[in-house]
Amino acid sequence: MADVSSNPNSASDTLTLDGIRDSLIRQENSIVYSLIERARFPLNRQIYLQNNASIPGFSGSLVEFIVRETEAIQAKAGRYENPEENPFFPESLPRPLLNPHKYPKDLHPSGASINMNKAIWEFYFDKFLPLLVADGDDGNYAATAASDLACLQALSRRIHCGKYVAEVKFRDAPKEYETPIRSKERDTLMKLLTFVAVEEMVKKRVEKKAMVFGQEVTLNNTNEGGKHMIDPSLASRLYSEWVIPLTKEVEVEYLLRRLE
Ligand SMILES: O=C(O)C(=O)C[C@]1(C(=O)O)C=C[C@@H](O)C=C1
Repeated sequence: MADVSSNPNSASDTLTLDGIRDSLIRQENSIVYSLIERARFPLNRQIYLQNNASIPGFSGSLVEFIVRETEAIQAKAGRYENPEENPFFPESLPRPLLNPHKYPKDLHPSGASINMNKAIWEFYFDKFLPLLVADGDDGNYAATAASDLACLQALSRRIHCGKYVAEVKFRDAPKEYETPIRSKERDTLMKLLTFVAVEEMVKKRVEKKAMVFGQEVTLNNTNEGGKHMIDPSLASRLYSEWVIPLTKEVEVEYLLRRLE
């Protein structure tokens, strides 16, 4: 299982709860950095409007165009052969052109195909983005859309790690999980997999990371003005309202399929 250990962001480095939690902690860095990059630009509303870009042969927004086209290129290079990666537009992706890397098969096949990206897309654009960036238009449309894609991919990877968390929780206590899985008791499963103290630590750490990574660094001050590139409390809110609940939803969905 450890043959992807050269990738420090990989959830499947070691299939233990501590190992996966370490991966989730490292992924917080990618998420916070991607938010800081997105916050360099104003909202640039134009890129989210349907057919505003008038791209010949394409119907949709500019952001959708960038995401679809980038995913198609990355699919050719094998990105979605990795079970930790989930495309936003899985329909009609091209096949990989390179020899596939042999990723470890740690996930149960029914659970491996869970894709929560529609919900991620909706909360990110409809709820979260207007809180992250100021309204306005600076014309940097392609760069803005590319930075949205970086945020989406980092969030998606983290949230879908819920599959690995669920797999180790099941392997650690199969007897405890079996009855609620067979009787499809979502609430019981949700209770079993929830660790409130861990969630609190995650939220606090993400807030601190946003504070530290988003400081203005100069040679002769210590950020006394307390100015940050993103609002640290918003990073914590992102986790508490969307990232953690969706990760848990992935875990429940995965467990429900675990005995198929
Ligand atoms: O660490 C776990 O046990 C997880 O399931 C991950 C996570 C999270 O999303 O951060 C989700 C549910 C738990 O209550 C705690 C944390």
